[in-house]
Amino acid sequence: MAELLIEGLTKRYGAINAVEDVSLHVADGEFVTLLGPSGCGKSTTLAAVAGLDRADQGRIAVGGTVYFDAARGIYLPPEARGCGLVFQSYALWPHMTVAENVGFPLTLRKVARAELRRRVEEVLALVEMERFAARYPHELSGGQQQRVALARTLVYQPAILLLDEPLSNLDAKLRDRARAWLGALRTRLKLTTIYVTHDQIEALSLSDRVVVMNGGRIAQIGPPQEIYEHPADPFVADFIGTTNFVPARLLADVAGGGRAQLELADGQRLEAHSERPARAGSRVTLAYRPEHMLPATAAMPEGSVLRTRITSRAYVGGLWQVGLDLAGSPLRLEARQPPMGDEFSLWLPHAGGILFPGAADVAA
Ligand SMILES: Nc1ncnc2c1ncn2[C@@H]1O[C@H](COP(=O)(O)OP(=O)(O)OP(=O)(O)O)[C@@H](O)[C@H]1O
Repeated sequence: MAELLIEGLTKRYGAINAVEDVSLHVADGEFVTLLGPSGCGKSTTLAAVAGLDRADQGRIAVGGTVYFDAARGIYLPPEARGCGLVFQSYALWPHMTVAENVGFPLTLRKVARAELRRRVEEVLALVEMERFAARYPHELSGGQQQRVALARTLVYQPAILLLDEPLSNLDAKLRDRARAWLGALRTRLKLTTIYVTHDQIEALSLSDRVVVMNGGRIAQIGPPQEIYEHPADPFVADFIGTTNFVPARLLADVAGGGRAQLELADGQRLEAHSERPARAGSRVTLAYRPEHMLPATAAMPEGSVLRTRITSRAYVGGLWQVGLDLAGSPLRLEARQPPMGDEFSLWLPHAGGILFPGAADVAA
């Protein structure tokens, strides 16, 4: 069992709270991604687990072994933790073949030659690189080098796998392929994994659960679909996927789980589902995904029809990306047909919007 427990992890650099009271339980065999904008504390959290950096407060344990406990003064050095670390730079030895690179951690651990050869072959087969065993790193593509780096980590059977933006050095096409390959490998490996990225497609497609971080804290933890469909706050809604925000005012009290009656800045009215109770007169922010916003036609199901002004239109291959102004808020939607004229009649489903209390502090 290699479950990972992080409790109350805090790391400060002078006045900066790089990580602030982060608690996370990763189950044995679970693949969890830390996702968030640059500087939100992802790498600092990972470094604290690997032992590359000593946190100020908190506790970290893997499979019952305490790696770090600030209160009890416990701090295991990285080599005693046995974490498998892979970074974005593969750092393969240029003068060693693929097989020698992969076998190197076992040489350091004084594993007997026959056993070493067997394990190198096994792990190269796992990452589908057995045909390249005799090649040197400069004879491989970036994606292949990253597979070798992963094999070099897997060969010593780490208790947990820590991957810090492993695909970010690859170009877009290669990255797509590497992501699919990594997805297939993770289902075979079933190794407890923490994956750090700021690429939301990687996070959503690879993970059992996603941890969204903001300013050193955890903003939300959940399975990919939950994070996308039920973001906890405007920050998560804005960071994951594309979200259109519209400020509004409540016209009447609404109970949790009820239908809210709302008014926009220009006096237009609409309805939306509200998870939480809210009072008449309070300010709220509505969040809509582009897939929930459609041109209004006579046959639309339950929803609100609103007047908007077209501000831009661009053909993006198969679709038109349309910029709209709704009561002073910029919106973006995708349409199959190019919209005509200056006005656009927009349909917003009652159940499609997410209602957050207060005014959202998100960039337009
Ligand atoms: N050695 C250091 N000295 C001072 N500040 C640091 C140090 N390492 C990290 N920080 C700061 O701590 C915060 C968190 O950094 P961290 O590297 O964990 O972010 P990140 O989410 O991994 O970012 P990125 O996606 O850019 O790698 C940032 O504000 C960063 O500037």
